[in-house]
Amino acid sequence: MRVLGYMSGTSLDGVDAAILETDGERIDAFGPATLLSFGAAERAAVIRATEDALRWDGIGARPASFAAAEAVILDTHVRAARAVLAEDGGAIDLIGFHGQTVLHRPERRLTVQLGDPAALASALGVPVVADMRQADLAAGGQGAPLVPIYHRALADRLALPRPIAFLNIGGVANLSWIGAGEGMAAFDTGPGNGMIDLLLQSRGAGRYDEDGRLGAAGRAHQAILDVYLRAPYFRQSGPKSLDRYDFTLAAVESLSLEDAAATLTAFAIEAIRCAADLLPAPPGEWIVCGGGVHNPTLMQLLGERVGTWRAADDCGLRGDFIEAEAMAYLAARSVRGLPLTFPATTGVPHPIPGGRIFHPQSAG
Ligand SMILES: Nc1ncnc2c1ncn2[C@@H]1O[C@H](COP(=O)(O)OP(=O)(O)OP(=O)(O)O)[C@@H](O)[C@H]1O
Ligand SMILES: CC(=O)N[C@H]1[C@@H]2OC[C@@H](O2)[C@@H](O)[C@@H]1O[C@H](C)C(=O)O
Repeated sequence: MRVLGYMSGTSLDGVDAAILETDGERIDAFGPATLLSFGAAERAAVIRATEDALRWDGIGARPASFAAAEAVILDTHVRAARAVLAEDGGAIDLIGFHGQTVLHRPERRLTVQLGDPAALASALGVPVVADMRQADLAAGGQGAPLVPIYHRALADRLALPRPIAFLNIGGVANLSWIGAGEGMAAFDTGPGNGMIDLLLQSRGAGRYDEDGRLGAAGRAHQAILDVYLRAPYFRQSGPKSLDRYDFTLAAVESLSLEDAAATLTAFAIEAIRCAADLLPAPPGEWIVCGGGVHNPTLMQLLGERVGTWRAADDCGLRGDFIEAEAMAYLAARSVRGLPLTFPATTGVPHPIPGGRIFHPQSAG
């Protein structure tokens, strides 16, 4: 099957779209991929829905801003599909649609991804698999992370020596540990770039710490790091998952911009170091993907504090599109009734399939 996968992550930067040829088990080929960045008004609508979701917290009527955000998500996903399909002119059989996470409360079996998969299916004339976290949560899993089974397929395709760890540093960072045989472990490690991004945005200093310049110019405050790292989350064994806003900037508010950026950069890495201590065995190598790999200050610290790492792009992968590819892979699994999540990845009692299919409706 030729499947288009989408991810619009917690960084709220836009929509990643990538095509994968797969049967949901093997990866046969990588098709074109593209990032469609949100325009300012689009981004504002999605941010508004995210802020409203935090206040709403799943209690009472859905905030009115969700509808506007869903319209933006539909429009940007349709445009991203057209852009990616124009690259090689090929058709697609299926779409894997994640939607925009605005709230994640696994302890209450609640996760909210905005989007209108039925409208997307009709707009593109292709069946869409969506709601990939719901069955897992309903069965008592964390509903995240979903990508580990795709990371395993990548490790198989590249014949990477086991155990190996895939580390995605997005707004939130998550890792998949792939052992020999069926062995897997996976969980969210802590904040990735999300808090650094929020710091800069809250101080009118841009959207993110470009090339890690502010983080490199500042000094990490150990006492503040200790406070952040005291949260029980970092010692709990997985499976476990986070909401992007589970940690706040309050502790770094009195610091200079540089010192705050350095402290939050160190926080992301120390959280990964805690995660490494929870793994069944040390991975031979860390394969790193997600936007954090473009931050040299963060990556230098990863090498110093955690271990040898390699950018996914240096292994022949597309580090910025692995999550979108994963959604394509999971959609293919979903239509075949194969499990998406596992006891070792989300804590679900047994491997379970997931996702809901939406077929295109003809207009009129
Ligand atoms: N050149 C760069 N310098 C520093 N940071 C960068 C650079 N390029 C990207 N980033 C970081 O990567 C982030 C985007 O990462 P990514 O697209 O992986 O996140 P996401 O997919 O939205 O998040 P999640 O995986 O949590 O859903 C940016 O917000 C920024 O913090
Ligand atoms: C609830 C939610 O959207 N979580 C995201 C987020 O972004 C990174 C990390 O936290 C991960 O757990 C997850 O995304 C990826 C795609 C996943 O489920 O594997």
